[in-house]
Amino acid sequence: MIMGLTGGIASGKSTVSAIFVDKGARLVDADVIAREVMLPESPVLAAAVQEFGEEILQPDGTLNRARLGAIVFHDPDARQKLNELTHPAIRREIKNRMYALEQEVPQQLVIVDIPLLYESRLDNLFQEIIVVYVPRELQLDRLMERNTLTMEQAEGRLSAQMDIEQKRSKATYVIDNSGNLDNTRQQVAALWDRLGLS
Ligand SMILES: CC(C)(COP(=O)(O)OP(=O)(O)OC[C@H]1O[C@@H](n2cnc3c(N)ncnc32)[C@H](O)[C@@H]1O)[C@@H](O)C(=O)NCCC(=O)NCCS
Ligand SMILES: Nc1ncnc2c1ncn2[C@@H]1O[C@H](COP(=O)(O)OP(=O)(O)OP(=O)(O)O)[C@@H](O)[C@H]1O
Repeated sequence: MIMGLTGGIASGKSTVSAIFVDKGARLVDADVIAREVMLPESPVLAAAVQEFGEEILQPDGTLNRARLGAIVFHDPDARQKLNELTHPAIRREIKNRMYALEQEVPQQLVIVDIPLLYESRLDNLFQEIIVVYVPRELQLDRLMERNTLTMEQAEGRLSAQMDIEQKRSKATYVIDNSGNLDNTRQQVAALWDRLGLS
């Protein structure tokens, strides 16, 4: 069984994915894959340097994520360019890993955590999609705190994504992560039971 999992930036996707993994699910994490396709020596990083310049590299040749983030989260054209360079490789790797995991243990749940699942039109890969939801104000608060961003920087990142209310309305299942972690764990446990996984 494969399920897509998404939400807004800092809505709690990694937190909820980790709870699923604790319960015995397998995980494919698009953010991890996105980092792997931009490792030194990768063709994707070389193409990004050609587009955005050497300034996006650290002295040791690894990607300066803060520098590239500062460029693309403020400039929709730059972001689109980065998406064009990175997304085909990310998409390919997501599909490879999720189908490989499904074959390994067919009865085990595979959670595929993709922040831009709807924006990149990957929803058609999944029959069922979980959206991790928090109201926009809480999303901004948690993002500012986790990444030490100003309100303006945090809003810039939110505006790079589909509104979280719209994602919620498209979901098969919603996990509301606006309460404490225990409350979120209970919702995951209830969904686990509902899916007949206990
Ligand atoms: C711009 C980069 C270097 C910033 O790195 P940074 O370490 O600051 O953030 P990180 O990668 O941990 O992403 C944090 C969150 O930002 C959001 N985000 C990332 N990239 C994008 C994007 N292109 N558009 C909208 N939101 C994005 C996602 O919600 C993600 O979970 C990095 O996010 C990146 O390479 N993005 C392009 C690849 C991509 O689209 N990744 C998103 C998941 S597939
Ligand atoms: N129920 C909760 N109560 C309080 N804080 C929480 C809760 N869930 C998550 N957080 C905190 O909110 C922040 C965002 O959570 P998390 O990193 O899981 O979100 P994410 O959706 O995976 O983020 P991203 O889109 O950047 O990958 C983190 O600092 C996390 O510790």
